[in-house]
Amino acid sequence: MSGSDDVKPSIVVERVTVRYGNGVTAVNDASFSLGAGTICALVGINGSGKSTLFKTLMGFLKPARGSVSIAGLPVRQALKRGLVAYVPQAEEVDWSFPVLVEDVVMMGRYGHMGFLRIAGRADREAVEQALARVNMLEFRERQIGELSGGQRKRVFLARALAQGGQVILLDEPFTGVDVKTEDAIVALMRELRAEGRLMLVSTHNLGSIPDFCDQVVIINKTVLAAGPTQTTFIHDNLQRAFGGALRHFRLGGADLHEDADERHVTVITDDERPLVLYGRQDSETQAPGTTNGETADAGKAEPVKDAAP
Ligand SMILES: Nc1ncnc2c1ncn2[C@@H]1O[C@H](COP(=O)(O)OP(=O)(O)OP(=O)(O)O)[C@@H](O)[C@H]1O
Repeated sequence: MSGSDDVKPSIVVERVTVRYGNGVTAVNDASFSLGAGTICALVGINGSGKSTLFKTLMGFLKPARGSVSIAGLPVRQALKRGLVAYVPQAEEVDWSFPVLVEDVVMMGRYGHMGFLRIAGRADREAVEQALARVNMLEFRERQIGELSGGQRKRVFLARALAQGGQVILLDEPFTGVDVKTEDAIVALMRELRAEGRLMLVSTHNLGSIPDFCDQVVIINKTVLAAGPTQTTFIHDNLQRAFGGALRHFRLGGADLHEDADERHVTVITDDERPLVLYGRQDSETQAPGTTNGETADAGKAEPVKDAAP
């Protein structure tokens, strides 16, 4: 599909500091590394530097210090080879711009075309396959601005697929999409992981992370914790990252049970989708989604309503 089939995707961020022109240091001394066949969540409060990190990985911003390499290459070379694909936040796109769905997806092929950007058969086939894969083929001749939020996300995912990106950066892919579309996006991401691709996903939907991410990077200007979800996406790290911004409450005893049941429920949320931890006594410091060896389906957990913070 692309000239990148021989490439082993990876991201290595080493002691990276990024500053804006106004002097704001948005990312300071950040380090983490990710390998092939990975879905990694990038988690942090508003303003913690997630988008800045993405912009750095996309070569829009240059680190003041430190280094970034993608598939073993400097960012610029990785971009030139079309190895990095980006699925933007909805706010970053001008939806009034008159462009057809298939033209947006074709943009993913530009790196494969010559100077005059004339699409060949392989490009048209790649666009068709990508649209089919996200179930948007029937919308190919619609204006992008006429689509729903979830459909727009799928079109940008199709653009990343048509490009053949081995490292895919997704900025808030679940914002403004319904649960069915979220499930479809997650299913596609799992397929891409099985193909060996590497995805870095910025998300505020804490509840769905244990369900589909195998790695987590938690940031607040710098990397507070990075590693496998089981050992990194834990209560103490989240508390450090979110502090007062995190709504955190625990129900147990008479609030939850009419008998002497010792079990309790802890809910941690910074957004519309809470993370629900089930535990006994002080056991919720273990990895979310697991309790006494059982797996709790945190991603599908119902929000606990009317709970006092
Ligand atoms: N263009 C810019 N010029 C100057 N400062 C900026 C610029 N963009 C972001 N910042 C600052 O850099 C810091 C990190 O912002 P960034 O957008 O990376 O956060 P984020 O984690 O993506 O936030 P959110 O969850 O709200 O999307 C913030 O303090 C922000 O105010």
